Amino acid sequence: MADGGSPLAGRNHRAETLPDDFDRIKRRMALLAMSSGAVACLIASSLAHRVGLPNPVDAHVLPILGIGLLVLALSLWRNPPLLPWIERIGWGLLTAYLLAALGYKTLHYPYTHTPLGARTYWFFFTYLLAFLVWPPRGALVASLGVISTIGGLTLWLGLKTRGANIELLSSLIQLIAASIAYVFVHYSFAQLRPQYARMRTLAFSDPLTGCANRRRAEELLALEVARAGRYGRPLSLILFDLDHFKQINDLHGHAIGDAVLRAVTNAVRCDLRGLDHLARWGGEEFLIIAPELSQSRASQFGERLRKRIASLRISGGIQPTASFGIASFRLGETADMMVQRADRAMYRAKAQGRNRVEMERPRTATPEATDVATVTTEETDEPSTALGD
Ligand SMILES: Nc1nc2c(ncn2[C@@H]2O[C@H](COP(=O)(O)OP(=O)(O)OP(=O)(O)O)[C@@H](O)[C@H]2O)c(=O)[nH]1
Repeated sequence: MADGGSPLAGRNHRAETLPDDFDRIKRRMALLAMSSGAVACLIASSLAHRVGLPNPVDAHVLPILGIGLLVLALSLWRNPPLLPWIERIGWGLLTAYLLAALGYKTLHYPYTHTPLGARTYWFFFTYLLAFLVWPPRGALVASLGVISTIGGLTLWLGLKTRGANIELLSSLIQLIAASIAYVFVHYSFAQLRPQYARMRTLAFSDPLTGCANRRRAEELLALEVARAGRYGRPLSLILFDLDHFKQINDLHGHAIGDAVLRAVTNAVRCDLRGLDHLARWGGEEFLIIAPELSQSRASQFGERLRKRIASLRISGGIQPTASFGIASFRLGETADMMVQRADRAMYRAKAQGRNRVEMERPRTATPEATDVATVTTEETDEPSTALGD
């Protein structure tokens, strides 16, 4: 059921379910990261105890960090909706530990040049995490908060030693410069990403109906045909064209014609499966790419859609109908060949009175038979008299 927002989706509620999927993945990742982080912290702190503690921060803060991450992982496991708070608290704990370790080194050994150490690499991890945890602006503020704290330490060191410990000062300044560069590049990408997604949606969707446009449909079709051919899976195309649509425009105006197109696509979406792709193939012509749908099921499906459209009542007494052509994949054929067969079936439906479903004749048909065969369609929904026939 293709959604209005995403031209790529089959479900009309997929736009709402996508964030849920994303949150589920995020939750799993957070659980994995926090529990493994907790184990790593506890192992590191016990190793530090064994080898003689080089840094009291590791002795006291690292176990707290480990236990904190463990508690957060358990809380997240028990209460998944707490994810946004838990990941922010986790970020805060990790950042506090890194700043404490850096602060200890700077404040306690202002005149000694000890390398900043491998722990500083983890600052870049916290900047990255910030962009996963907060929206871009929040992540920028959080990251700049960390950088400012390092800047404060550097300033304090410079003033206290009057610039005597140039090696340590220069290491800290390098860390600040690299952090700023990293955070701003990330921020720029985070800002660009939604624009890119929007451009992609615009490039691949039909602005009137929100369905995939023809360009996208051709891409999807090529992929699905390749997949069906490679794995020998069923694939059906359902092509439908609104009947006497010109008359709707002529009688009721173009704006109402647009409303009919929207109403029809919304109605059709309700019946689609998550796998299906609905695309606007031409003016009032639509294509459904239905993977894993056999010929017989496609004919039932087409019939259901036909009835669905015929049951619509749109303002001004408009009762649209559509003619359907169905083609199912045959091994070795191309996407174009399939579309042509669906197209011929659809024109046959038009020729045979409209508001009906036609599909290709099975392959076993005699050569003199036409390539499409009528599927019995009960004319349960009368074509609109307003439109004539
Ligand atoms: N309102 C509106 N009309 C459109 C749009 N795109 C195409 N059309 C109109 O759709 C009509 C299609 O007319 P025809 O090709 O003659 O087909 P028809 O009247 O539906 O007749 P049959 O297909 O033979 O049943 C034309 O008048 C187009 O202007 C659109 O986006 N909005």
